[in-house]
Amino acid sequence: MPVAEADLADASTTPQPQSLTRLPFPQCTRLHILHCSYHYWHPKYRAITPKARLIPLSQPFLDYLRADGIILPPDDNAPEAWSDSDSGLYSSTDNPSDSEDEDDDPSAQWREIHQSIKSTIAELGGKVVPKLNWSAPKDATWINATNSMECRTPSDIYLLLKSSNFVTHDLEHAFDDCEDYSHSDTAASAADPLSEIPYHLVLRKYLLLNPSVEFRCFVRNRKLIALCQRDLNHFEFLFKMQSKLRDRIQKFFDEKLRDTFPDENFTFDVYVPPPHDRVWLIDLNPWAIRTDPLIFSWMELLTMPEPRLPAPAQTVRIPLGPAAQLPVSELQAMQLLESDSEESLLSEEEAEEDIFVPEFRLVKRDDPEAYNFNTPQFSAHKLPREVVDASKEGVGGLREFADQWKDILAKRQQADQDSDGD
Ligand SMILES: Nc1ncnc2c1ncn2[C@@H]1O[C@H](COP(=O)(O)OP(=O)(O)OP(=O)(O)O)[C@@H](O)[C@H]1O
Ligand SMILES: [Mg+2]
Repeated sequence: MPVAEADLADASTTPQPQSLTRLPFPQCTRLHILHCSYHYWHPKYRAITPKARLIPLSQPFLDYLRADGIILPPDDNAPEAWSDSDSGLYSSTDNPSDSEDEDDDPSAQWREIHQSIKSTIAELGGKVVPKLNWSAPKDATWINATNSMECRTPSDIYLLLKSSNFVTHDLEHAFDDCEDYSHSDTAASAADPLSEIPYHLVLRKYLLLNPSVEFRCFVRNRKLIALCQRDLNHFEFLFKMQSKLRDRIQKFFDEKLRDTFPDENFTFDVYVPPPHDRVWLIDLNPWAIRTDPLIFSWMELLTMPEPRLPAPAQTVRIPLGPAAQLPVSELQAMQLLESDSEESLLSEEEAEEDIFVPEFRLVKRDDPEAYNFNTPQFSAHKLPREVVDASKEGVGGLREFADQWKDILAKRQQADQDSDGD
């Protein structure tokens, strides 16, 4: 049984790894997934997101994306290299029959979308980065002439989208692992409004992003509990500005996301370019196994302690009545006295919890081994090797592993402390 969200409410009820036989994710529903779809959140957060345009996709266009093989529409700007039919890639004007028949143009059924992609690329300055509702084709950059996601023509975009397994996941498996969905329901649930995914092509204006200042942030019960680099290289300069970055991102979360995003658990990606004062929202991702926890493991994120209350807003108490007439210095003294006496009512532990700071993990020098980075890149299901081995042995193996998990964490913490002391 999944752990109910209420069970994660505070540190005292946070599940302890040693008592678990599976990752204690709260329920994930289709609504949770839809809330992380670009088309859902972008209108809300437009002002804090780099420039992007969304193009609604029709069924014929989706059929084209889903179809095997890659035939590109005739395009005056299509690079010559794509006309090599031996590679299985060719534009319709270069196809073996050399026919200009409309039947050969895959975009005949979606000319409007094709045109709107073309004009949007121009509107965004000639270079864009595409994605579908949830996923960018990061795994398909090898097929693009620039070896990146930068696209200048509609055909660049089609090629990337059709070559990407991540995009296929959006098209075929968007609701996998949702408690309220099963593949066999699809036909029966035609009347269910959630069964129709409003697919969109997202075109973001191409920016030269510095990967060192992209961060993934983890929110549990509307509290920012952890954050880390997205790029897994070591960047020495980040250590000097760690607390500034943490403060900026915490403030961004408190002001822009905490009370406006519909769900309590989610992750978000940000970009904090120099001078590191402004935070940009790049994406929102579900609190689910499909989201890569990067330098964390999901077990850590699901079980680490969290503050008992959302970070309190700074408040100043203004006394009413006779005290309001006191001179400023006396008022300040009174406030100090009040806060002193309040603090003395808290145990040391409680006082510490009140100044909870999210764990901000950066990649240290020589970290790759410590964090098992030899797992494949983009492994959204990355688990520590020990978990995978234990799961092969069934429930018994997992339980045994859970007992060992505490020791592993303790050793890691010790190693961290040792290296901090160097
Ligand atoms: N406007 C842009 N210009 C250039 N590169 C960009 C732009 N926006 C995002 N990127 C790059 O694309 C990467 C992937 O973007 P994004 O996070 O939206 O993809 P995703 O598929 O949701 O990734 P994940 O699976 O990790 O959640 C970002 O980390 C960033 O480096
Ligand atoms: Mg994402």
